[in-house]
Amino acid sequence: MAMATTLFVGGGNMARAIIGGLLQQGQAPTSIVVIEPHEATRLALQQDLGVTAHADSASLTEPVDVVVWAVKPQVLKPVMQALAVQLHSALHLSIAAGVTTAAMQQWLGSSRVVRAMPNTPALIGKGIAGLFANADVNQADRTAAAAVLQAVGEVLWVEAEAQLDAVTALSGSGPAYVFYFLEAMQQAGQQLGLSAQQAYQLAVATFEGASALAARSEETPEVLRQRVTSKGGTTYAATTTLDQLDVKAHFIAAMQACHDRAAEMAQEFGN
Ligand SMILES: NC(=O)C1=CN([C@@H]2O[C@H](COP(=O)(O)OP(=O)(O)OC[C@H]3O[C@@H](n4cnc5c(N)ncnc54)[C@H](O)[C@@H]3O)[C@@H](O)[C@H]2O)C=CC1
Ligand SMILES: O=C(O)[C@@H]1CCC=N1
Repeated sequence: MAMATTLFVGGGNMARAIIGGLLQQGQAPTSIVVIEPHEATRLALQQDLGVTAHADSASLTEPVDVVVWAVKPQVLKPVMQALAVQLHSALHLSIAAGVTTAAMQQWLGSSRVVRAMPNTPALIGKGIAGLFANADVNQADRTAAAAVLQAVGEVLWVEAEAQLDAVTALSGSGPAYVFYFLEAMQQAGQQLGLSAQQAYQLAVATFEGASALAARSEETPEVLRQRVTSKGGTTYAATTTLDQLDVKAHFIAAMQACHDRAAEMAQEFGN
């Protein structure tokens, strides 16, 4: 029997991360094919990862079992429609933000569609992806789709497709919030007399340490925060300032905007 082949349509940042994870898990490079029109990106994938990369689907001769759609949401519709007939018998896994399974099922003329929202820590195997499939998708297809993303981290299934917009607001775009905080902490550290490098080292190690502590602890983040906070002490001075400035409410508003944009993209790119 022929080896199961995974096709990536789009070989950019996210695709490269996932391919790297699959290879590390022992999937053979000969069983991974990429369609990537940008020549330099294509050559880098071939040279660095040893996978086959084509400029377009005309040179695609391999039978494909799973297709990972990793192009920008804006171009997904025409790209899917152009390849729909050729890839009709495959399982489809899309990582495009905001594009619904209903729209993709229509463009592909296939119901075997799983939609996912990964994140960039996938680049180092520490991603987390939300997944959704409607009732048409059988267990074997769900397992196969999840396996692709488990190669680069954790997966979490959601029951309702709209919840993927919340996943986008949390973990999909979430790494950017962490980097934003790191920028702020570094800037503050410098203003308070540290070098940029010292401030950055302290900020990154604090994020790493506090995240690991939260992951291992049975306590809520609120309790963990209280443990750092002595009444009338230094942390208290910081957190009361955060509360006075209503930072939590502003942060929630930012995530709401992210969620709403994800939902809006379904209208923009999904018709
Ligand atoms: N970057 C992120 O944090 C996340 C991105 N996503 C989604 O992943 C998808 C890919 O994002 P990135 O990898 O960041 O983007 P990217 O821009 O790095 O990759 C997209 C690739 O698609 C290629 N492409 C363009 N037209 C094509 C065509 N007709 N056929 C085949 N390939 C084509 C481009 O040359 C490019 O290499 C997007 O839909 C995005 O919404 C999802 C979760 C997180
Ligand atoms: O900003 C975006 O649209 C993509 C989706 C989640 C993270 N990046």
